[in-house]
Amino acid sequence: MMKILANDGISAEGKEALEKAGHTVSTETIEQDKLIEVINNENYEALIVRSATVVRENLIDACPNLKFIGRGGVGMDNIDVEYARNKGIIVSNTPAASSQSVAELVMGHLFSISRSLHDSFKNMPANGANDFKVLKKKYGKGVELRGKTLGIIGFGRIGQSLASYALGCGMKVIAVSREEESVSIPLTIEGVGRIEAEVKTTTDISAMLAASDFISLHVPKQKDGSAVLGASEFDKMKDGVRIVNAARGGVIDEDALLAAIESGKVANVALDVFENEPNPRQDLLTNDKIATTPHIGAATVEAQARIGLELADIIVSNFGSK
Ligand SMILES: O=C(O)[C@H](O)COP(=O)(O)O
Repeated sequence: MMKILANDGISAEGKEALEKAGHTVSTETIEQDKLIEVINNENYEALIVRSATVVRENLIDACPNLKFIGRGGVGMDNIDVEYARNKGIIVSNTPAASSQSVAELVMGHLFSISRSLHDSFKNMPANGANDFKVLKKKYGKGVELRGKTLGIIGFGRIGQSLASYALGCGMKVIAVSREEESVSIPLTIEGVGRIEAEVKTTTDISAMLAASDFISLHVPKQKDGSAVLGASEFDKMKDGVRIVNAARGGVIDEDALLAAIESGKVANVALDVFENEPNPRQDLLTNDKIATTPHIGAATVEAQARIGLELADIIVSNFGSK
C-alpha cells in the first residue's frame, strides 16, 4: 500500500477513498525547501500536488522511492512530467474534473467585467447622495453579453464548457484551435432537455481577434514561455475589448496588457492567474480596469471532490487496494 503526501491538499472524499483502499494519506503542507527531506525521511512513495508545489528534476532525482506524482487538476507546468516518466514514475493529472468550474468562473468574470462590478463592489457604499450619483454615472456604461462575440482561444474541455454557457447566454462563439473541426456543444436545460450546437473552430487567430468583443484564453503555458496575447495581438483587437485569463500566467504579456488598458484598446480585464504567482505584480492588482481572483478556477467544492475521487481511482488502479 502507498504512503501518500497530498502536499496541496486533497478533498475529504478522495482521502477517504484512498484510506478505504488501504493507502495512507498525509495532507500536511511541507514547504518547498523541506520537501525532499520529508519525502525521504517519511518514505512517501506518492506525491499529490495542485499548482502550488513544484516538482522539478532535482526533487525527482533526490527522491528515488517516488512511484507516483499526481496533479489534482489540469495544468502540469509545475511538474517535470517527461523527466519523471523517463525515470519510471507514473505521472497523472485529472483533466476533466474541473472544466465546468473553470468555465463558470469565466462566466462570472464576463458578467463582472461587462458592467465593472468588480470595481463597483469596491467603491460602494457611496458616501452620501452625491457620491452615489457619481458612481451611478461611472458604472453606467456597461454592455450586455447577449449578442456579443466571445473569442475562445483553445477549445479543449474547458473552452468547450465555456462555449456551452456562453451560447446559452446568447453570445456568438469563435473558437480558435490548432485544427479546423466541427465540435458539437451540448446545451442542457435541466428538466427541459438538451440540444447540440455545432461550433466550427478556426486556426485564424487574427480574424478572431478582430471580431471579438470578449476574449477568453484556455491554453496551457507555452513550452517556450512566450505569450499568446502580446502587443501585436492587442493591436489587432477591437477597441474596447474585454479579456479573461483563467488559464495560466504568462499566456498574456502583462506589460503589453497594461499598455493596452492605458491606451483604451482594452476596456476591462479579468485575471485569475498571474505570471508571478503567488506574488502578482501590484500594478495589476490595483488597476481598477482589472478584476482579479487568486487562481480559483478549479476551487469549488464539486470540482475538488471529483478531482480527489479521480486521483484515488488512478492510484487504486495502478497500485491496488487492500
Ligand atoms: O490547472 C489547473 O487545474 C487549475 O489552474 C487549478 O489549479 P489549482 O489546483 O492550483 O487550483
